Amino acid sequence: MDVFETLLEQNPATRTIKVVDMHTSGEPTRIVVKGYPELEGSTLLEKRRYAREKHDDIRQRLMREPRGHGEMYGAILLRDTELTRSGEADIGVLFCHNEGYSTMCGHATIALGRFLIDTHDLDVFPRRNNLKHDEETSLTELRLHAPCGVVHLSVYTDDSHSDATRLVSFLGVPSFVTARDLQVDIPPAVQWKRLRDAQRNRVTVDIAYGGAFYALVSAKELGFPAGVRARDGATVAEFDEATAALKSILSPRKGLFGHPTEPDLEYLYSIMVVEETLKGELGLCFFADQQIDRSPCGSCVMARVALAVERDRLKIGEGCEYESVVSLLYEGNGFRGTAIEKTSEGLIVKVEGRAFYTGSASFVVEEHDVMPSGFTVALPN
Ligand SMILES: O=C(O)[C@H]1NCC[C@@H]1O
Repeated sequence: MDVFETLLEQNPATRTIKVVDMHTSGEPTRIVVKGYPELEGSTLLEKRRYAREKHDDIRQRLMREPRGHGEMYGAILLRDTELTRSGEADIGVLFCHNEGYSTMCGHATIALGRFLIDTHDLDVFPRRNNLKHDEETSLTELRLHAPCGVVHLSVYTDDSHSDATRLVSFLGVPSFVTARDLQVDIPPAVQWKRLRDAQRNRVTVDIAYGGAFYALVSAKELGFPAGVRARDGATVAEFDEATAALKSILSPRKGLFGHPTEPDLEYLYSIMVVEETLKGELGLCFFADQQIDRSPCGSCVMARVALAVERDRLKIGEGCEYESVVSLLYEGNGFRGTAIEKTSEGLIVKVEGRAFYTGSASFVVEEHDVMPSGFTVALPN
């Protein structure tokens, strides 16, 4: 028995939460595997509300220092949802981040694709053995019930384990555009330096949904003509200031974030600063409370492909390479987004990427710990 196990035995008040950590293009996913309490509610969205109201201390503990960090991302597995019960999904998930619980996450979905194939612990994934596997293609199909709906994954599987050398792909929920070339006036009180320097007070944005709502804006529009890659002396903090200001102006405009069926999905999740590259598109994604996505952001890839199809830049069957400022540094580490099919509810987009394991951990809070929910520190730049 190691020191940690002895400690747990001596201190029964300590609740252990077990996690498996992965990264997708550099963006972390902390998969909560054991120890999370059962959530009340008959639907996944009711459970999401219950998690927010009753167990947010656990999210904070796992996402924030000293057990996590300001850019941590989480996935809480739900074995029982209305769609696992009806047979439409194999397992459910809640996604979480520095501020709360998101409605969709592409990078975590890609990580879960591998993890859920690899786990053979039926307490973790009771329907693991019911998954459809095609011997000819070596693909295993997995239906993940996310807050935005069911996401269909395909994972290369070798001797019942995921194949780390192959891309994981998923088909997302229908994606659509709610505003194109929207002119947004920026009031003087929230104008940022680069916008003032450019003597502008208006920016043009597009709003699109890919399981969550994104505002897509070019760096140039924000007053950064060199873009997110070259930046030409502009700091990430300046992009942070500009995107936070833009989000504060757009968020109250509820009409831009209308979802056909689900009010819980109707909010602006992120501002994605985009730039075209020779091979495709680059993006710097600020989401939740100004967290920066290290990955190209899978749900935003869905939104961007929907926009590209509407603009006639992509046709059905065509795809594009999407990079983040991190993934760009590593060959073959970005995402590919492909327009698959138009439906009456929106465009079905396929997203492909790669995820890797980074470790596992057991987290506890001792009875006398003075900071059980962890903390965040805003350090000066
Ligand atoms: O890949 C994605 O969709 C996510 N990554 C972090 C922010 C988004 O939810």
